[in-house]
Amino acid sequence: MEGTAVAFAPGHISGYFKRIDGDSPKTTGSCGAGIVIDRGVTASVTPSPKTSVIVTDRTPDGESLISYGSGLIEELLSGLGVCAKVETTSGLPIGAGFGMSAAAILATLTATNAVFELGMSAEAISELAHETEVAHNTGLGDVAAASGGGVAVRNAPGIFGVNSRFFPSAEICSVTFGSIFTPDVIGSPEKMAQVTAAFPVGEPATFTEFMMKSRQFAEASGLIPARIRPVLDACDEAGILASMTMLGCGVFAAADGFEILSGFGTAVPLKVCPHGPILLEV
Ligand SMILES: Nc1ncnc2c1ncn2[C@@H]1O[C@H](COP(=O)(O)OP(=O)(O)OP(=O)(O)O)[C@@H](O)[C@H]1O
Ligand SMILES: CC(C)(CO)[C@@H](O)C(=O)[O-]
Repeated sequence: MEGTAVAFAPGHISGYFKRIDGDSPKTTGSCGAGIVIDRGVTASVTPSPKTSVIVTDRTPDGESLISYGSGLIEELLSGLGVCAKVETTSGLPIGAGFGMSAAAILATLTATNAVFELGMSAEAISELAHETEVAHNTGLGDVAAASGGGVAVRNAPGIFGVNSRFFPSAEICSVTFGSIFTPDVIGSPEKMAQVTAAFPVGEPATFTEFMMKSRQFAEASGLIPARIRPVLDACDEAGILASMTMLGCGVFAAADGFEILSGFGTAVPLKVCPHGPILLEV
C-alpha cells in the first residue's frame, strides 16, 4: 500500500431522463439517454494517515478553480476504511450537467481500489458509485452511463439498466453559463412529475434520434432556463441539432454548432468517450 494510483472517468451529458424510485439507492435511479464524453475527472490517490481532498474545478470560461474538501469523496473513503490524499481534476465545470460528480466518484474509487489493493471488480465500483450518487441526490443515471462509453440508453434504474450503447462518429460541443443545483430538481416531486410526463416514447438508435428526443424532452420538461433560450434559437435558425445539458444551465449541440455556441460563451469541443473509468500509468 504505497505509491500513488491515478484514474480517469468520463463525464456524461444527460439528454433526457425520468426518476425511478426503488426500495434502496441500489434500485433507485433513472431511465433515459445521454452521451458519455471524453472530458471527465482525473483522480490521484495516495495512502495517507489522514484523508484530504483537493478539487480542481473549471469555470465556464475554462479557468482552474481550486477548492479543498469534498463530502462525497471523504465519505466514500471512510466507508472503505481507508485514508488517502485525493486530488481530483475536472475537465469541465462541476454542477453544470456534465456528470462530474459521477466521474469523480468513479475515478476516485478506481484509483483507491488499485492503490489499496481492495480487489473490487469494475461492477462493484460502479455499484458503490451509483449508490453514493443516489444517496446524496447528486445524480441518478450518470454512473450507469459513464461506467461504459458511447451514447448510453437506459430502460431501468441502477447500473444494469443500460439496455443499449451505440458509438456514433458524430462529435459535439457545449457552452455553459453555470450550474443548476441537482438535488433541488431531482428531489422535487413536482418537477419529477413534469419530467416524467415529458419523457419521450421509444429509444434512439442514432445520434440524430438522440438529439431530437433530448430537445423534445427539454422543451416539454419545463427545465429550460431563459438564459439558454437565445442559444437554442440560434442553433434552430442554423439547422443545428441542439438541446439543454441536463441538469445544467447550458447547451450541447452537434459539432457544426461550435461557432454559434462560441458567440454566446466559451464553447468546448467534445467527443464521445468509448470507455468507462480507466487506470492511468503513473
Ligand atoms: N471533480 C470533483 N471532485 C470532488 N468532488 C466532486 C467533483 N465533482 C462533484 N463533486 C462532488 O459532488 C457534489 C455534487 O456535484 P454535482 O452533481 O452538482 O456536479 P455534476 O455531477 O457535475 O452535476 P450534474 O449532476 O448536473 O451533472 C459536489 O458538491 C461535490 O461535493
Ligand atoms: C438526473 C441527471 C439528469 C443528473 O445529471 C442524471 O443523473 C440522469 O440522467 O439520471
